[in-house]
Amino acid sequence: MPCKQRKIAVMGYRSVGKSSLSIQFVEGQFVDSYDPTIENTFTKSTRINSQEYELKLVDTAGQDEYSIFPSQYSIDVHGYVLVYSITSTKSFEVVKLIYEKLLDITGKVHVPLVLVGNKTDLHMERMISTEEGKRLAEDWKAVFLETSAKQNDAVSDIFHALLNEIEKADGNISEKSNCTIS
Ligand SMILES: Nc1nc2c(ncn2[C@@H]2O[C@H](COP(=O)(O)OP(=O)(O)OP(=O)(O)O)[C@@H](O)[C@H]2O)c(=O)[nH]1
Repeated sequence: MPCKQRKIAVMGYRSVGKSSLSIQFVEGQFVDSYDPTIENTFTKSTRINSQEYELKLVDTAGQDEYSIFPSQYSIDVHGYVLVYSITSTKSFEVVKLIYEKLLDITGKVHVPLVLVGNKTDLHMERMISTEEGKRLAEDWKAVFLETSAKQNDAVSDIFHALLNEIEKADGNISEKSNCTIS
């Protein structure tokens, strides 16, 4: 099967771990220092079942409640990773606003996306429960995952689940099929 090229944007409030998740997935390492991103693009090949993908990951600058959704992320992006930190109520509020702006700008009612609650290793500082995250994702009919970029927990699942959502949106997988993620 020919390789499919897919572009994914990773979005969320500042410092939630967008770069850390991208770097962990692409390079398999965690960097503890904090360096705010303007924009970074990573490329990674990955295979799901027998399909080869070339992923272009766009690690975007942190958004806040006042940000205007950057219009360049509304075109030729196949799917979105919307990230909040489980330690930050603010980041959970901001992710909801980003979602609304995303639907607004794309004019779609459903876009392939994965909602990610990152930093699960900081359980003592948890502000957003797993239930709250799950409920929000259900409202959006999106996939929900909690991750730790630091401990490399469920990081690759994000991108594999999103590729699956993109296939579904393209009509290549029926809603009920249980596509195994490897
Ligand atoms: N404990 C813990 N710290 C994390 C995790 N992910 C990221 N961090 C830390 O959180 C800080 C911000 O991480 P970044 O990956 O730069 O966050 P970002 O969302 O890309 O930030 P902006 O570029 O400002 O939007 C850094 O100090 C990271 O080391 C995680 O899973 N656990």
